[in-house]
Order: sequence, then C-alpha cells, then structure tokens
Amino acid sequence: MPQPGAVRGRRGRAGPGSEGGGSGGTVRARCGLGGRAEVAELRARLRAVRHTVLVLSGKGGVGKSTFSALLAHGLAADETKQVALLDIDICGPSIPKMMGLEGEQVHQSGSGWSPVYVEENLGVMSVGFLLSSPDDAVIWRGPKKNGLIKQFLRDVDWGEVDYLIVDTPPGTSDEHLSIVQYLSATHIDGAVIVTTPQEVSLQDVRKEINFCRKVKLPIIGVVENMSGFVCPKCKNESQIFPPTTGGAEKMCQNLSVSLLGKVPLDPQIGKSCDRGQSFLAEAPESPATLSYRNIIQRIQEYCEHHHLQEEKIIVSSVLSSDSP
Ligand SMILES: Nc1ncnc2c1ncn2[C@@H]1O[C@H](COP(=O)(O)OP(=O)(O)OP(=O)(O)O)[C@@H](O)[C@H]1O
Ligand code: SF4
Repeated sequence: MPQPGAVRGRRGRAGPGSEGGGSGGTVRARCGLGGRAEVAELRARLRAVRHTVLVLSGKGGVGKSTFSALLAHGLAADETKQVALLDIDICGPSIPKMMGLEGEQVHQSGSGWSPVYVEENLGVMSVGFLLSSPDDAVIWRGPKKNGLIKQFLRDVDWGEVDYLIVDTPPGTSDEHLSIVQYLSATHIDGAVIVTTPQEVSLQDVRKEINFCRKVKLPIIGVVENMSGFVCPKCKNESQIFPPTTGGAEKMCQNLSVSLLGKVPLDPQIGKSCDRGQSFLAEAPESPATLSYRNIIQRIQEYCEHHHLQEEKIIVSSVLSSDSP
C-alpha cells in the first residue's frame, strides 16, 4: 500500500492533456461523451467506485472545499473504507493545500495516473498537482477544462474505492455539466450543497437545487456552514450572519430538501486547513467537529441505505443537448 504523501508507481510525470497510461487515446477537449468506446472506458475505470458524492455551492468562499476535505477525512477515519477526493475546481484548486499535499506531483504508471495519498486509505487528485507552482493561474476555456475532467475520471487509477468525493467549482458551469454527464456513464449517489446563512448565498443555492433537478442529480441535502459562532470561553452562541429569511432551514423546508446540519464558525478550522491537517482530528470535541460528524454520518446512511448499488439512479442523458 502507498505511504502518506506517496504515489504508486512513479513512471514519468503526468501533465494536463497528457495521456493516462491505462486507457490510451488522446483527450478530446470538448464537453460530451463520445462513442460507446469512451463510455465503456469510463465505466471500466469507475466500476470499482461504490459511492460518488458531488459537493456543490452556489457561491465561492462558503466553505465547500473545506467541507469536501473534511468529509473525505471523516469517511477515511474508518480504516476499512477507501476514500478518494477529486478536486475539479480547475481555476482555484485549494484541496492540495488543505490536505497537506502542496508541491506533490501526479505520476503515471502502467495503469494510469496515480493519486497522491494522505493516508493509505485516502487518495487525492487535483489539477493543483499538475501545476509547477501553487501560484500558477489556470486560464482555460470550457473544452479544455472538460477534457481534463474526463481525463481525471478515465485515467486515474483509484483502485477499489468506497467513496469518491468530488469538490466542484462554485456555481453551475461547464465543469458541473461535464462531471454529471461523464459520471452518467456509471452512477452518482447525489450532491451535497454547502451554503452560508445569508440570503445572497441562499439565493444561489436555489439555483443549484434547480440545476440538480434539471439534470436529475439526486440531492443528498444542504449544509449550512458558518452558522453562528460558539465562544470558546463562555460557549455562548452568537449569530454572525443573522438570516433574514429563515436561513437554510426554512429554504430546505420550502423546497423539500433535507438540511443535513449546521456547522458553526470556528477559527481553528481555517488554521488546521491552512496547515494541511484534519480539523476533525485536531479538535475532536469542538461543536463544529460534532456537527461535521453528524453530517458525515447522515451522508453515509444516505449512500449505504437509501441508494443501494442496484437502486442507484442513473443520471439520464438529459445533458446531451441543452444546458439547464
Ligand atoms: N465553519 C467554518 N468556520 C471558520 N472558517 C471556515 C469555516 N468553513 C470554512 N472556513 C474558512 O473559510 C475560507 C473559505 O473556505 P473554502 O476555501 O472551503 O471555500 P469554498 O467555498 O471552497 O471557496 P471557493 O469555491 O472560492 O474555492 C477558508 O479560509 C476556510 O478555512
Ligand atoms: S460571551 Fe462574548 S464577551 Fe463573553 S467570553 Fe464569549 S465572546 Fe467573549
């Protein structure tokens, strides 16, 4: 098994647009699944993935990547589970830093691109690993981004995986359409939508919910992040962003979507993530960790019990023509 921070099978560095060794064929940089051969390639690669969860947010900066990283850490705390974290936030990849993997590189082996491992049971893939410096800017148009997303799904050798967590860019863009379409070749358990309590953020969540419904992507639920602040001295809770229209709870009720939980503001979250450490492990007793644990358990229950393998909803091919 690979060691933390190690890669499996170092055989030459991979780069955007390069071919994964396993599946061959050049990346066709456009959105849309190609012919049967391409669908078969994706299916073959993702067959060993049991559950796939997409993490979405309407706005940037609400804590989506933090949530994805901690969801992956939380699931991987069970050593019997193999977890994969895929960062498709191509223009702003923050996962390598949050996972303590800055400066790591992706390598090719005979069976494809090797993920970078945080722990033996937690592998990560991000465009950040393909950049020579974390300050490099990726300025790509849609087709090139779509090509890389397809390459990530088709060419990364994840091995047997219980949970594949996909951190997406904010909003509903080309990348979202692509990932849903490509994963439609196999399955997606559903999406978790991260928001903050302010109305401007909730407005965008409604758009995300509409997007999911249009593309028939099941919604596992909504997480309200930065929801109040628990004073570390007196344990008093204050509302830093008081919701004016009932917050995520009311919105979820109105739209018949589950509220998975609320995560309070905790300055330690930013500190742990900036050091590439798991906040859940560093602050096991904090109210934010307890809230995270509850949410992760609900996501696991959703995946394990409500969407058994044979009942998985195969996302239909509604994306093949129109954008939502
Ligand atoms: N509950 C929380 N309490 C305190 N800080 C938080 C919390 N959640 C996230 N943060 C901090 O907020 C900042 C933004 O988080 P993050 O990068 O995860 O947002 P994002 O939604 O992924 O943004 P983008 O989509 O623009 O990449 C980070 O510094 C993170 O540490
Ligand atoms: S209640 Fe307010 S003033 Fe008192 S300790 Fe907590 S944060 Fe500080």
